[in-house]
Amino acid sequence: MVFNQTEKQERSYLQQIITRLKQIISHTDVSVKDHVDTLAEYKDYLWNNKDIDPHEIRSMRESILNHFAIGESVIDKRRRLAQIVDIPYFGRIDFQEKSENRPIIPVYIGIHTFHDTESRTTVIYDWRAPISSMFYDYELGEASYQSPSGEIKGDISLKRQYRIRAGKMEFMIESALTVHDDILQKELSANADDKMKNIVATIQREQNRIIRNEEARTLIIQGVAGSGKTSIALHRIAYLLYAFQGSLSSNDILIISPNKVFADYISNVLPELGEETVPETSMEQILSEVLNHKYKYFSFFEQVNELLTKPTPDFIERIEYKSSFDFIASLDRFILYIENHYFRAKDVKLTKHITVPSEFIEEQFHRFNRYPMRQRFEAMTDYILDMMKVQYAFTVTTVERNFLKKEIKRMFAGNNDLQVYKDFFVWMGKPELFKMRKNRILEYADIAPLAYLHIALEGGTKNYVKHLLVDEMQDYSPIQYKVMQKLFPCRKTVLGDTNQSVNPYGSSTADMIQKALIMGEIMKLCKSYRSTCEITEFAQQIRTNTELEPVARHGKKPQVLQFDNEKEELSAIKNLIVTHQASAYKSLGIVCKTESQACEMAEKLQIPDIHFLSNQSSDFVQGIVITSAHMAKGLEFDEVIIPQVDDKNYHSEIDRSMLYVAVTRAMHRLTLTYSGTKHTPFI
Ligand SMILES: Nc1ncnc2c1ncn2[C@@H]1O[C@H](COP(=O)(O)OP(=O)(O)OP(=O)(O)O)[C@@H](O)[C@H]1O
Repeated sequence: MVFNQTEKQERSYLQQIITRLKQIISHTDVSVKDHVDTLAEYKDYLWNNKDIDPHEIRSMRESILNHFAIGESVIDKRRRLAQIVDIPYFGRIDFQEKSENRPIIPVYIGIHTFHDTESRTTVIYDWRAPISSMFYDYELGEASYQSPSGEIKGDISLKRQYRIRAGKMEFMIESALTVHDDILQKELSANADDKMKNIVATIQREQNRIIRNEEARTLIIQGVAGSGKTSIALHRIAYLLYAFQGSLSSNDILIISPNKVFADYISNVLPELGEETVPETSMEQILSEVLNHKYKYFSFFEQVNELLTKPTPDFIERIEYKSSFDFIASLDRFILYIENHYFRAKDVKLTKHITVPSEFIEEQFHRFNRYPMRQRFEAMTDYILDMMKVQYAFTVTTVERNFLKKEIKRMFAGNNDLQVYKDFFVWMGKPELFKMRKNRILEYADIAPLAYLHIALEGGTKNYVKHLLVDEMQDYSPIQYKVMQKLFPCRKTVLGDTNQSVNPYGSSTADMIQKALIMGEIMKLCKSYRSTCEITEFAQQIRTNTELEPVARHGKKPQVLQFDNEKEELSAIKNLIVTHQASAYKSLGIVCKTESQACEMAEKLQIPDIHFLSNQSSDFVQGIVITSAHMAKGLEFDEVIIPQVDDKNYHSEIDRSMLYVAVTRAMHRLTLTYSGTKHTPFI
């Protein structure tokens, strides 16, 4: 007999589970209060009895810590239960193991495990549990999963999906499929009214393979626009935190994200999955820290902006060269050259009678070659003085020791990063490839190689990071990956889409990243979930990707509207905004090519509810947003308007990238406008 066979039975079972969950939550409330009261009593006791003996204090201290730890775990349990009370589960499989006399067990799957200690049953399985993997991987019939004791084979006899909201079952679907299309369609047709959401209920098989990949030390995910890369990467983090509990915690992970708005946009996913948020940083922050915040430099955003507005051939050449593997090879050769030529030893007269000979000092520089060059001086000084002690029974004073160390440091000609970096271009015979801007501002393309040199000279590995997640991988150059590899020699998940590069002269493909990191398994995501077929088809005109497969979801065809002049275009955009406001859509992105165009447009539109997102913004905002394509990258909107798509505004390859990014932000509706006679040749 099937457990909870009918929908009626399922509905009543759901209420039963919710009642039980609420009961346990109220028990935990009592338990938390008990712990808090006990801790307060201890505090009072300690406060009122100043003369208690040390033994008693020690034992009380242990009890306090114990109560505190138990209290924390009860709070944590309460938090998890409170999180699942609204949506206890979303799926179910009935599984029977192949071995003899095994019963069919109904496996209800939700965001967290719920083990009822009273009935000693696991009522709900965490979506990350090994057994739950079958929900995503198999249809009805034979199935298997990996348990800690090996592969478990069996048979799935029933598969159900539920849509439960606020404790009420909206509907349930019984299906043979992995994830039923109707449920996926419903999720995808929903409006984007908030930050990124979790997708546990509808993870697709190919996405599940990426989430649960535990083998790859470096996983490189190349996925088309809207294929769920960012979502999947965050679910992967939640999965790894579950699978490696005890050895991996949220604080061991670091996300490199393109900007603060994006970081804010994705910040809800991990908490929704019951995990704590993970530290986040940017490439610029990392490089700046390596260089001790010593230099002023143009940001990546400024580099892209210059390429969009006033690119010069030599600027492009500098960026292109610094993004090549040839450049990395030269830099490595130069580091070897520094090793062999930058340390020029001299005799050091330590006292009236004792001089340390230059040959001896030189020898020590090479003896300690396992250390980065600038870290050797301390070890060399100690070694030299130890040897003198052994040979001449001579002990030095601190002053003499410091003097020797200072002298050794002075013998090294590579103590100034920037000077060494400039020397490099002279050494290569290409001094023209280094250009400092007005007020000693460095170009963005110079920051990563400068940091690479700094690490070679001074070290700086950050071993506290155990997993690094890099989003928008295409926008980082090979030398930036080299720096990442040196700083974070840990496991990595790297994801992006070559077609969405805003850095065409310094971008990286999955193969280049694999080469720069010297390893990496590449996995592809080809199905696009974000946009309707019509929008995806339109985007394909701008950049064709033969591997792309749209999810069958239909909507209105994108519109390209022509106007006689700017004024008419502006008034049409205003009308489109009014139409949007009257529609059921929740978000609208007006995406311009550059930030200054977006800023100008926001001023001209003069509509009170529009939020202008600049590269300095830090919060994701809902509603109507006006921004540049660069800032819109990674975000999505129900509706997108792209103004000024005339042939002058969008004509170069970098313009094409910007247009592609802008178009692929739209989920349901897309309109492009221009004034003048010709629209861009890209559409
Ligand atoms: N299995 C899924 N079920 C439901 N929604 C999904 C699924 N996979 C992806 N999506 C949705 O598709 C949209 C795009 O996801 P996401 O932003 O992670 O894609 P991306 O590949 O990082 O996009 P891009 O590179 O274009 O910024 C999101 O709304 C996400 O919720």
